[in-house]
Amino acid sequence: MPIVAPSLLSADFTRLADEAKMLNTSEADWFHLDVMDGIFVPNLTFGMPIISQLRKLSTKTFDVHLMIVQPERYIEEFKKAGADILTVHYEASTHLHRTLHAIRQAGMKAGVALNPHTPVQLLEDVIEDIDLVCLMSVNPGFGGQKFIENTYKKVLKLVDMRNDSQTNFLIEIDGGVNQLNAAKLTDAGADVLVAGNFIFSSNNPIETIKSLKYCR
Ligand SMILES: O=C(CO)[C@H](O)[C@H](O)COP(=O)(O)O
Repeated sequence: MPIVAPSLLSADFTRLADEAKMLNTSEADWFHLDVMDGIFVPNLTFGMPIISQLRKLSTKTFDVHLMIVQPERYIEEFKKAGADILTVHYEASTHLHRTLHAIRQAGMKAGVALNPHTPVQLLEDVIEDIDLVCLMSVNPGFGGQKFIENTYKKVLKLVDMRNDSQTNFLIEIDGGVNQLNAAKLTDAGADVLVAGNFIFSSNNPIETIKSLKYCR
């Protein structure tokens, strides 16, 4: 059964507290929180102040995905805001090894996100320093985009890398996840399904979350 992480990028920001309460009563495992800086990706979202306010409303795991340049600048701040998992982009991190160690040192799980064009093999030399690999299955920046089919192959390769290295990082899929691909992704080896638009634009988000949770 996958871990389900609704992405609040697609939530109604005028009713964030209600959306958080809804997720608390649902079978969602995590909150997925997308931080965008308008430089790494062509969009802006929110940062520490919103996350720390949400932190007061939920005890679920906060999975914070930084789509920002030089993410190492804010590690301590996101810890203080309430992040449990802090994911940085491979493409935005000049000193990835140092950044992953700093995230763990700060008391969080360390994640690395890969854009659709970035090969998973590039993680080989930091594989033991990673708690989660987030495979972007859309080009990051916006919710509601179409799932990129090549992601399945990347999941299979990552599963092989995980077996070969005898590590146990989680494989997360982010972008365009829905009822058409959830089971196939889980079968391929994905552990975490992030979904924004599919959940928040549905008539019954609680049931939609359940459909992902029990897709297998
Ligand atoms: O990181 C993201 C965008 O960069 C979002 O988390 C992702 O796109 C999920 O949204 P959706 O399920 O609507 O595709």
